[in-house]
Amino acid sequence: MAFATSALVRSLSTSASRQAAIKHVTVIGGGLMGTGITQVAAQSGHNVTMCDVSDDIVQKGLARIQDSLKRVVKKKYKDDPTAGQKFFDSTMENIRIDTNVERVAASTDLVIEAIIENLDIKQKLFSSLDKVAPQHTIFASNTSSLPIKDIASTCERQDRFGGLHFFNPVPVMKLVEVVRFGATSNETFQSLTDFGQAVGKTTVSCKDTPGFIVNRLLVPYMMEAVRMLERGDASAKDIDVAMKLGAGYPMGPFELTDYVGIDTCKFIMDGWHELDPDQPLFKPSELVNKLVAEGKLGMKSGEGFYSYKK
Ligand SMILES: CCCCCCC[C@H](O)CC(=O)SCCNC(=O)CCNC(=O)[C@H](O)C(C)(C)COP(=O)([O-])OP(=O)([O-])OC[C@H]1O[C@@H](n2cnc3c(N)ncnc32)[C@H](O)[C@@H]1OP(=O)([O-])[O-]
Ligand SMILES: NC(=O)c1ccc[n+]([C@@H]2O[C@H](COP(=O)([O-])OP(=O)(O)OC[C@H]3O[C@@H](n4cnc5c(N)ncnc54)[C@H](O)[C@@H]3O)[C@@H](O)[C@H]2O)c1
Repeated sequence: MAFATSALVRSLSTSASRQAAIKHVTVIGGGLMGTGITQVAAQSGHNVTMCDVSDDIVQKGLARIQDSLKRVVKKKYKDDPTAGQKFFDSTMENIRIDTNVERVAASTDLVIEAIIENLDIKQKLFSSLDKVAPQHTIFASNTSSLPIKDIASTCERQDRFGGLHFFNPVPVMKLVEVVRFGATSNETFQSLTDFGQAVGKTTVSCKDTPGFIVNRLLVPYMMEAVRMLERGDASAKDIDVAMKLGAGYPMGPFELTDYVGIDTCKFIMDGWHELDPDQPLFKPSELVNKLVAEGKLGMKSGEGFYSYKK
């Protein structure tokens, strides 16, 4: 019994020391996902700096976080507004915004990248950060579909690189997929798992395979819905109603594609089509390409499969 206890104490203390090691988090990308990741990291007591390419974008991202936090406070502290205000203020105090990624990354413990779903841009970003970030700093990508191994390929710190795949909306969705590839060390994998749990999520782990777990199953379903619409078998609205009432989904596939961003969906499909050109499931969709070309990206642009203009 004594041995087991000491082993348990040792593992808990190791996990605690790993968590203590992640005090400052750099989130790169102040969009749909970067803002949500920044919020949940700050809510759980981490110091977070959210970076993007322009001050206007990070300011807008901060405003989105404040709006989201207000929803959390309204729900969680409805009976204690004073505690709610304290929670709001302490979370916001944990957040900084910046546009100089290299400067921020020079003194951070964990970088979480949530920028555009483009392999070349992600590789270039990590390659530049690899030169300035401290030796102990862990790199993670929130990519939906790109191989972590490929994203990490421009970095020396292959052992300190993994995937942390959050789900949209991050403050609400309870899952994080922790992804390792061949070079990811056990220490890094455990630190990413501990971090995912420290920000209040349930973690699952999987190999570095296309779409990890959820998207490997979700992308084919959502693309089949697009094909069904393109064939004229049913309307977008009826397909959404059918999947909500018939399969119990909280959103139908077109509501979800608008919520996720039709551009992100296109980037995912284009990437998988390139990897496996003969797979009919990943054949580019003319309808998706048309909507993106017209700037109809879903909720984030005010119009996608549905219109969100007030
Ligand atoms: C083709 C390729 C496609 C693949 C794409 C892959 C993308 C990616 O890699 C994977 C994913 O993320 S896949 C996507 C995975 N995600 C999904 O599948 C999502 C599926 N959808 C859902 O789970 C629900 O529709 C929602 C939770 C989005 C909204 O819930 P609802 O009941 O319909 O409406 P509600 O009343 O608005 O919200 C209810 C409560 O939630 C709270 N809250 C909400 N938003 C919040 C925020 N931003 N902040 C804070 N809190 C927020 C709020 O407290 C609210 O209570 P309140 O009293 O009203 O304040
Ligand atoms: N949207 C979703 O539901 C969802 C869910 C899970 C994971 N993801 C993944 O998260 C990532 C971001 O997706 P999103 O939906 O937040 O996209 P988004 O378009 O909302 O935000 C992307 C942000 O990245 C910024 N950016 C682009 N290049 C940059 C660079 N070089 N340096 C700094 N910032 C840069 C853009 O200005 C933009 O603000 C993608 O890899 C996506 O696959 C998306």
